[in-house]
Amino acid sequence: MSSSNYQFETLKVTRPKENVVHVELNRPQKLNAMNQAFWRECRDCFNQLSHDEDCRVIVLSGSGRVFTAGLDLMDMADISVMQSDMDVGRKAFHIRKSLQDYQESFTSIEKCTKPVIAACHNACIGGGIDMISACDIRYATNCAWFQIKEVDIGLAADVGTLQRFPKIIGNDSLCRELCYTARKFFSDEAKQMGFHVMCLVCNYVYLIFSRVFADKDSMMEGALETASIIASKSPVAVQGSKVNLIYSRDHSVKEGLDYMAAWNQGMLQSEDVMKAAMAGMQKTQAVFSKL
Ligand SMILES: CCC/C=C/C=C/C(=O)SCCNC(=O)CCNC(=O)[C@H](O)C(C)(C)COP(=O)(O)OP(=O)(O)OC[C@H]1O[C@@H](n2cnc3c(N)ncnc32)[C@H](O)[C@@H]1OP(=O)(O)O
Repeated sequence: MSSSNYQFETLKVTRPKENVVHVELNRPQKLNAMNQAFWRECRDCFNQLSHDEDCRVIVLSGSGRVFTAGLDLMDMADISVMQSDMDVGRKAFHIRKSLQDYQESFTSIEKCTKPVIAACHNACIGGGIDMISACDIRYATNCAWFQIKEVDIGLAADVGTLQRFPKIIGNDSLCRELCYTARKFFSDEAKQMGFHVMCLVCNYVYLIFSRVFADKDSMMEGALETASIIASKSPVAVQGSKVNLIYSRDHSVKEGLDYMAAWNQGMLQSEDVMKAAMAGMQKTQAVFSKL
């Protein structure tokens, strides 16, 4: 399947390396704000990628000045429903359905069996945090800042931040502080606060981002390098790891182990196991067939 199958208004899809797909948020003039077309296209794009046998890993970045300014405040379709004189119960059901559709846009990233590497530069605001929380790996530039901004526009974040972000940062107090205050959090906060607190602040950053880079070019290079490494591994093993990591995040250790055993009773029979083991012994690179 070629990238010509991926024609979107708000996303640019390219294939920079073998089995690696680059999805770029592509409304640079509007700082990649998330409009109605974006919510629909994000879901469609990741659903397609999940079934694309020439895609083993995805890099997600933003074009232009920032990663994303979050929800497009000029394109909120539900406002008209909220302001209508429709019965309150009917309005509520309508809004519920629409929220579930918004949620599905980012859940499609989590459901996509291919690992997704988010590469954030400059600003990542509101919906941007919901989005990167659904990704597998997060990289940032050292001038990046992020903001769980929903309380500032009068709502509790409703498309994944409150569910996924706490499990990512594993620091309940910090998570609540960031959600309740909407305070900006900077990758380079350490520099502003003084060298002596560098380790403490860097530790915060590394709770969320596994790598921080000097600038966007080096971050994209790093993200594509990681993507290439992932793409060279057995897709049966990588995608099985993603499915089981997500299952285990949401279940007890016992349930996770049971699921893993049931999963691998099938997957251990894959030809990839023997191919990978032989290549390891012979110090060669295994080549895996499409999945
Ligand atoms: C209900 C569904 C679930 C999702 C919920 C999600 C919620 C959220 O995301 S809450 C957060 C919403 N976002 C914001 O509040 C950020 C608003 N933007 C800004 O504060 C500034 O733009 C920013 C600090 C990011 C950058 O400032 P700067 O001075 O550098 O640029 P601007 O001149 O402000 O912006 C350039 C053009 O982009 C347009 N734009 C920016 N952000 C948005 C946005 N969120 N929605 C729509 N449009 C946005 C801005 O209007 C400028 O356009 P133009 O005037 O045509 O040049």
